Amino acid sequence: MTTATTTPAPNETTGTAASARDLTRTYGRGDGAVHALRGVDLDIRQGRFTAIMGPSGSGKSTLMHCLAGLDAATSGSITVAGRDLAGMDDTALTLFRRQHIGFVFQAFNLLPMLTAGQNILLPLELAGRRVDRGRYEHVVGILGIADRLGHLPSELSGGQQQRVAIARALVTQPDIVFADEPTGNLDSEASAEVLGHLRRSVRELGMTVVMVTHELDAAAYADDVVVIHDGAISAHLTDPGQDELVAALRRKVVA
Ligand SMILES: Nc1ncnc2c1ncn2[C@@H]1O[C@H](COP(=O)(O)OP(=O)(O)OP(=O)(O)O)[C@@H](O)[C@H]1O
Repeated sequence: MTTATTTPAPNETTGTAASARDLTRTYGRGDGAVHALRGVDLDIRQGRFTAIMGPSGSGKSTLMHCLAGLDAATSGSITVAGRDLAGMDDTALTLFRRQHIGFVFQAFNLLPMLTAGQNILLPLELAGRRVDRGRYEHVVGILGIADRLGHLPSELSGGQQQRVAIARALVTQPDIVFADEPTGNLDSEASAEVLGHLRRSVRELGMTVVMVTHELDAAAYADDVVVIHDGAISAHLTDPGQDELVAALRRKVVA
């Protein structure tokens, strides 16, 4: 939104980090079938912070899960980091996610017996990848958690735990980070902090972040906002003002 993004991203490119073409996802069959996605065409731009918004049940999570290779499309195609997900079996998808995608969840999902620093490094260890100390220190600096790394999650506030979870998602240098209601468990002050740090990671690390959110305040941090109604995209806005966004959320798809 205009107030939140007056400076263009230095890393801004016209590349596409992820795209969907005529994407459908139907749950169940026959009379009971639920058409969660009905022919979605979408390009997620590289080096941008994109929010996905829409009413409850509109298909936000389904869209994100399909783009992230966590749920299979019923038809249509999905390309992430230049690779077609449809051609991959479960093993290939798991490896692809580990190498190319970062995840941030509403519930943080940190391991309670590991320190913040150990939680951040865990994905690299699991993948048998070398730790790039420069990257690690840069990421924890941007997330503002350099002095919290020796603490257990239980010794951190909710906002700090989510910042650790974001650092864990960023340290592997993924092509795209998916954040599912990342501020859903946080009060407004902690939410603002977390969103500010997410935006910094886009600006200063060149990350591509896609966030599902219900909150207008959260979408205000995004560069692009995708609005979904009844399983179809009704608007894809660049830097929308609050009024434009509210109008788009009220409006349904004009078929
Ligand atoms: N596993 C499933 N089986 C059957 N129906 C499902 C399943 N998952 C989602 N749905 C249905 O698909 C539609 C889209 O759901 P989805 O969770 O993507 O919406 P959403 O916009 O993320 O909702 P919310 O904001 O409430 O989380 C809904 O009608 C939902 O009930």
